[in-house]
This record gives sequence, C-alpha cells and structure tokens, in this order.
Amino acid sequence: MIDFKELVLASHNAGKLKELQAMLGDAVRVRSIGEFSSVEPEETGLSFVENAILKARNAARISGLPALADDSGLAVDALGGAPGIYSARYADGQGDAANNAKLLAALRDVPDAERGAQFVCALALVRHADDPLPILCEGLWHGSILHEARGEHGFGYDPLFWVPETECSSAELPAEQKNRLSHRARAMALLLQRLGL
Ligand SMILES: O=c1nc[nH]c2c1ncn2[C@H]1C[C@H](O)[C@@H](COP(=O)(O)OP(=O)(O)OP(=O)(O)O)O1
Ligand SMILES: [Mg+2]
Repeated sequence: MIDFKELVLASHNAGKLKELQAMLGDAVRVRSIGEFSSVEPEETGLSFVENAILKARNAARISGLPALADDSGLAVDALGGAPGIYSARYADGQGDAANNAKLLAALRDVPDAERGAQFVCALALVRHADDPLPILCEGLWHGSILHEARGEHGFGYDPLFWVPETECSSAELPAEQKNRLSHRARAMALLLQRLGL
C-alpha cells in the first residue's frame, strides 16, 4: 500500500480531470498538472499504456509529486481499432466537434450491426519521475457508434457513443452514472483496489 499526501493528475483535459477527481473522492489530495505547466508532452507511444506512462513521468518530473495519467480513446471495430491512441488528434488537432464529424463521415455507410466500438482507458501511476515499476490499470467500455450526436454531458466522443446497458448515449448519462460505468471507472476501480483505497 502506498501512502500519498498528494497526487498530481497529469491531464490537460477538463472533462477527464473532473471525472478522475470525482472517482478519487477524498481518497487522496489531488493537484492538477495545469498548476505547474501548460505545456503538453508529445504522445509518442504506440500504445495507451506507453502514452499514460510517458504523461505520468512528465508530470512527476515537473511537479515533484507522484503522478497519475490517463491515456484513453475510442477504438471502432469497422475502422480496425481507429482512431485508438490517435483519438484526440483524429481531425488533426481541430478539437472534439471536428473529431466527431470525421468519425460520422468515416462510418456513413456502415450498417448498425457493424458499428461496434470500445472506449479504452489506461491509467499509469508513478511514485516519482524515474519510477521503475509504474502501477498500470486498464478499463474497456463496449458500445456502438450512433448516426448523429445525442446528449450534452461528458466530453469528446460521448455524444456519438451508444451505451447498450442504459439505452442512451454516454453524453445523455448523468455524470454519476457515467462515472460508475465507463472505461475510466473500470480502470479506476482496479487502481483504488491496488492502492488499498
Ligand atoms: O470518457 C470519454 N468520453 C468521450 N471521449 C473520450 C473519453 N475518454 C477518452 N475520450 C476521447 C477524448 C480524446 O479524443 C481522446 C483522449 O485522448 P488523450 O490523449 O488520452 O487525452 P487528452 O489529449 O484529451 O488529454 P491529456 O492527454 O492531457 O490527458 O479520447
Ligand atoms: Mg492527450
């Protein structure tokens, strides 16, 4: 079991930060990397796990604190797992609306039965920048891609992600419910277990 006084969350994404903070609750005092730097590290890894480790090390180096990073994305079956680790950069850095528009266009002629997709989340926790044994936890959330946006909550691809168990898009779920069901929730549950929290 690790005894943290403080932890830095290594994300520049406001939606993610809100979810991670809610899931951690009072378990640990949380700072955000934005307090220390606005420079985002280049995500050069070939996997979610590698990118999560890279972001966690970078945040630990900058802050001097233990760091938790989340690398996540949407893997679409009909696109061979794309956009995957490139989800945030799918429309060349033009943001969520452009990413969603590009995804809808790519799937325009794909029938409902072939629109399966998974949200993927890799969490990496490092005790310090050179930690030789990062704690790694992963979570998946299965669903499918809608033909048009639905809902106002969440962030990123949420308006396009149909959640079969709740029969609505993930942007139609209240935050508390998404935070119990999502890829991030599953990864975080494993992490809290690992940490004895
Ligand atoms: O629950 C989610 N609901 C909707 N979309 C989501 C979710 N989880 C990840 N996503 C999408 C957003 C972004 O297009 C990509 C993450 O990219 P990713 O590099 O991990 O995060 P980011 O660049 O937004 O912030 P940062 O790297 O500073 O943590 O996947
Ligand atoms: Mg990123």
